Amino acid sequence: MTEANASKLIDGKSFAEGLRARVATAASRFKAAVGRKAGLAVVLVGEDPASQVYVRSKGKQTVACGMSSFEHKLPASTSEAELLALVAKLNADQAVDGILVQLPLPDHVDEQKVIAAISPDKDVDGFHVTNAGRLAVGQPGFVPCTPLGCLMMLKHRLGSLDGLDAVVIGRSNIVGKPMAQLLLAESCTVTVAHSRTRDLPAVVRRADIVVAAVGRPEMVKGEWLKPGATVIDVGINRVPAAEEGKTRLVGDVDFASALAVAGAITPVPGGVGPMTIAVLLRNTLVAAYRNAGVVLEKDAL
Ligand SMILES: Nc1nc(=O)c2c([nH]1)NC[C@@H]1CN(c3ccc(C(=O)N[C@@H](CCC(=O)O)C(=O)O)cc3)C=[N+]21
Repeated sequence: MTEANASKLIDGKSFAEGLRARVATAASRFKAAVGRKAGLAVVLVGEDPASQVYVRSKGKQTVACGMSSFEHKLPASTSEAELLALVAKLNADQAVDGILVQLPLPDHVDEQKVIAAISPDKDVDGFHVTNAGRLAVGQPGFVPCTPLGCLMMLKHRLGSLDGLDAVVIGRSNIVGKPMAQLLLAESCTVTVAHSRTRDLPAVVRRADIVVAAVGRPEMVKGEWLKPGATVIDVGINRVPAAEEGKTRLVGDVDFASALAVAGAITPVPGGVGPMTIAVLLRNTLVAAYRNAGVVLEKDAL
């Protein structure tokens, strides 16, 4: 990669390391002030290999930051009632500040019902309707980790986002919608594009900021971009590699063509993914301080 192109990279991995270091400092202050560690409970139902990898990585990083990790691994046959009972137990557990139920859940479990059962004040994923509502009206709450991580990287790179044109591609509850809310709160002019959008290349071409969260490998092409645009690639798609039987990870953005035109871009892997987990730890610590009624110093995280 040329030096000019290397300077365009937004290094999510090292940004995440920095955030985790700040979380670790604040976690040790929390323990000194409250007399216990902040704690995150992660619930995994079933044996999806990718989910197992993420859950293991979350647990390791939680402990590395000086917080307690409570992992609950349940068989795919777990009933909705059993899962709701576990969530109720975690809601009541004083050692648990944050609860994450890994998605997707098996088909026989109603995800919305399980999310609704999590106490909004322990909902460190920010998926509960109460937290979605708080974000929409600008009240403090929990913001989903992936879009919050994207916003942190954008602000770090660009400073003020005031008045910039932002296009979010994808309208999921987990990424697209909260991302749009966050950018709006930063006074961007926000467009949310999706599978029914007419002439997506023309919509993307207007944007100073492009957030791609559609789950379609390498869909966004460099030729679509306004020169100098900042590109955040949320996609994590496993596709066949050149070598027979192997796979590789690609984003929703065609990285090579986008790098040539963009002003800045997140790579996959090493971009948004690592930030998602670091923000989860950050949200857990914020939950711990709030739930313990202790004030977290401003700008600590
Ligand atoms: N309740 C819930 N909350 C979640 O936050 C949640 C979830 N369910 N279900 C699954 C997705 C996925 N997810 C990722 C986190 C980190 C990486 C990550 O660190 N990716 C690395 C690469 C990892 C690899 O090599 O496979 C990277 O992009 O560099 C990816 C994906 C969180 N999720």
